[in-house]
Amino acid sequence: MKAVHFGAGNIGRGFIGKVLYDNGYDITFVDVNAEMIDLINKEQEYDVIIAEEAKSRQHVSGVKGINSMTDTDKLQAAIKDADLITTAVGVNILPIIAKSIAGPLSERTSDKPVNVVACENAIMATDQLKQAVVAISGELGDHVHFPNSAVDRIVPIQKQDNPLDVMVEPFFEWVIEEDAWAGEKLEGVKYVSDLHPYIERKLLTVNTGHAFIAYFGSYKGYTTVDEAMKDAELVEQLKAVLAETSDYLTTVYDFTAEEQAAYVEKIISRFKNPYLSDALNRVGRSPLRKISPEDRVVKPLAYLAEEDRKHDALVDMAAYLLRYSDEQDPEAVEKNTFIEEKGITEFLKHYAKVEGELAKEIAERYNALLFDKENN
Ligand SMILES: NC(=O)c1ccc[n+]([C@@H]2O[C@H](COP(=O)([O-])OP(=O)(O)OC[C@H]3O[C@@H](n4cnc5c(N)ncnc54)[C@H](O)[C@@H]3O)[C@@H](O)[C@H]2O)c1
Ligand SMILES: O=P(O)(O)OC[C@@H](O)[C@@H](O)[C@H](O)[C@H](O)CO
Repeated sequence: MKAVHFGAGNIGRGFIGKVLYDNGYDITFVDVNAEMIDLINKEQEYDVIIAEEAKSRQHVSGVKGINSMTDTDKLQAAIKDADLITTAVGVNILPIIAKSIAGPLSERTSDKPVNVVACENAIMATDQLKQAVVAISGELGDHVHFPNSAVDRIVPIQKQDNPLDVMVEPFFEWVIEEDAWAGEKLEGVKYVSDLHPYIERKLLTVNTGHAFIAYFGSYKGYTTVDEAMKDAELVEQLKAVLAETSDYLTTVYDFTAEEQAAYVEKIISRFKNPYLSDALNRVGRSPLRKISPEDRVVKPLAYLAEEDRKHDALVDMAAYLLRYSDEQDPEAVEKNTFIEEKGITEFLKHYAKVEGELAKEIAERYNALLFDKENN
């Protein structure tokens, strides 16, 4: 079985590549990073290091690489021949991936089914990829399958001696839509009939929690998650944020309050992993994506505000996000330039699709933070 995986980055090598290797797939990583692809083709193997006391190593071998900027013929041939195509590139890059795969996918014949799975932090990311592909190729036959998925494993920015090796947390969860999947299922993956509760629970607990740590932690002057998690006030407020997303999740889906409380507790313990040093500027990256209406802040916040339920911790979180700066992150720079030129109300309307009373609440908190900072 042949897999083509777009994005030879942290989650690509540290999670998706490992699961596919364990399932006996021949793996070809596709990336725009020439250095990474050259190294993959040279070494053809790497280690996944588990972030726990023993730092055990799991070997992945027989991997190949394709540079999507220069090896376009090779890439087309690989897409025509693959049994499985996965991505972990960032949800905003999916329209670019669609351009590479639409042509060869439309040339595939009905006797050769293929699964195409986006492994990104967004609700129903594969649907977004499918839409972009179909817009180019027209409808594809029933042999091209597009299951949505949810992926969970914390993989920080790497500082290994061998740049192919990747340190990951011990925990992992990959959930895939069962009905859309064709053929033999992957071991180590959970298949479910309805993905919505799983992807929303993951995004609105793990990723909302992470983003809160990034934005409030940066505001307090921390630089890594483990450092920020030693601050009792931050952990207290993190729990308040997750109590609000838990209210959303247990109202909209069938999770019981006890189940969700156990899930939150597990995630807080993952954030405290002392063997994993995760930078706040990774966890807080792309604040424009993170403040968008269907993402980890505004989706639960808009619902709770609309239903007149407690939402002040998420309002605080939005204000910390708006105060966040990172000169190396183009989205953080764009955010701050827009706010400076047009103000908070216009920013929230344009990027978060938030207006009216809720926008007023967020702006008030933002202005109070600004006042605190300027007077201390
Ligand atoms: N790191 C994590 O903890 C984690 C966990 C779950 C999900 N995710 C999600 O996985 C995705 C990737 O995250 P990551 O942390 O691995 O990021 P990363 O930056 O480590 O990896 C992304 C890779 O995609 C490559 N890329 C960019 N544009 C490309 C293109 N047009 N074609 C091919 N490759 C391209 C980059 O060069 C990079 O190697 C994101 O959607 C993220 O939200 C990350
Ligand atoms: O990848 P992002 O930018 O959507 O979010 C940053 C982190 O929260 C994220 O990468 C987590 O580490 C991951 O989602 C854990 O499964």
